Amino acid sequence: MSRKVLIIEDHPASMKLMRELITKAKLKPICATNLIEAKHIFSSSEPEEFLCAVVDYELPDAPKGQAIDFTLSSFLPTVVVTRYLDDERRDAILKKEVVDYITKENTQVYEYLSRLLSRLEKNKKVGVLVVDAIRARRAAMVSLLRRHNFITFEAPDAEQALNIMQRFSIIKLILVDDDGLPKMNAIELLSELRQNFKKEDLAVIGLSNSKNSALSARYIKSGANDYLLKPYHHEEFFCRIMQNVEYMENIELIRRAADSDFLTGLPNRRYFFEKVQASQSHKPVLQSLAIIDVDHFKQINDSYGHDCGDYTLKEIAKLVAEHFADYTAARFGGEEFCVYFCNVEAADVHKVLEDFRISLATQNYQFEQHSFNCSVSIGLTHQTKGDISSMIRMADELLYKAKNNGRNQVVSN
Ligand SMILES: Nc1nc2c(ncn2[C@@H]2O[C@H](COP(=O)(O)OP(=O)(O)OP(=O)(O)O)[C@@H](O)[C@H]2O)c(=O)[nH]1
Repeated sequence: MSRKVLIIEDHPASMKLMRELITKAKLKPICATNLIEAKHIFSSSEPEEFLCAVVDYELPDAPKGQAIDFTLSSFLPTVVVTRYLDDERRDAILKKEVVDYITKENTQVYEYLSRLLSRLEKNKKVGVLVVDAIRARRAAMVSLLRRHNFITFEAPDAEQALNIMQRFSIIKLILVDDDGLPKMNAIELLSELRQNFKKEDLAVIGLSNSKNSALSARYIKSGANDYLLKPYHHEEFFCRIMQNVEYMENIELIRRAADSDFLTGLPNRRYFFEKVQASQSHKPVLQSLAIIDVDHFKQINDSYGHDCGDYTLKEIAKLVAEHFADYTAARFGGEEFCVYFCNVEAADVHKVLEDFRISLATQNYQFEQHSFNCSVSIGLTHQTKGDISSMIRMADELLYKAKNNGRNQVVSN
């Protein structure tokens, strides 16, 4: 079920724009044109259904931001929309614990709102660790982070920070203030962290005093992703955080695209080689490798069309992902898949492959008006010392035998 966003806005054009934007973000807009209506809607709903509220600062029955007080007191993360903004209003808004504000200036600003809403949903899965010797400073940062739905962790020193990092893989961002850190300073902490976490997997933002500008450069040279000068304005705080978290997410997207097969979404050959070589570096005692090839696949293409061939490959890929979730499996290209088993007894490998072969052969495939069956042949090799290329060569020879023996079978050495 999609999460709801409560919009309180009396201006029809702005309401229409926000409603469209929220729907596009796969969230459900719940609209009220004044505070009384909003209170009525909220009292007859389950509060946890709402992701947040987007509230106009100035409403007919709430001219001075009273609707914001209502949504905040209802524990709804609140984004404020305002027609104009002078310093006084900006301060008034930011004094309240709102997520952010946007001004109704242009459509770009609404795009920012869209980005913000999707972040609020995604942030619930992002852990942020605040490392600062002073409890009050930690609390101030944690409070800001929680407004944006981040999962927060705190450490008063580097030692505890490293300890927390070992236990919680959900942490993707660290904010570290060097000022007063006992024993190990922030630069030393950074160099420890970078031994285990790359910049693309863990962003570190160093906080420094504007009087100590050299520290900012030292942070970056020592492996920090960014720095923030104190005293920071909380808008800048959020912009930096958003930018760094989005940077890591984009890298992750690129990585995933580079590692996976476009048609089926399974890992690709390149990723397979990388994974197997990493496993082999631990000198496994037992290794098995299977090449799986669809039988008479050309006939499926020729009889029912290329789209049907693609559909069949995707269905087979689903079975591959399901049956070999505990091993390293990939689409090698065309109608060929490959699975590597590390330290698995030969009899167990055989059983897993036979189960897969049988379940694939007994499944009925339906595409448009066509209904058909298909099968696979499998070449399986067990080796103690073989490198990946020699294992593939051997599995290929065994696959050839399986094809010649009549297909729909596993042949191993
Ligand atoms: N639809 C579709 N077809 C593909 C794709 N990749 C390769 N093919 C087709 O897969 C077919 C493979 O045919 P062959 O190598 O002759 O093998 P086969 O028909 O499966 O026969 P055997 O392996 O001997 O059982 C070719 O027709 C390729 O065009 C793909 O991504 N999508």
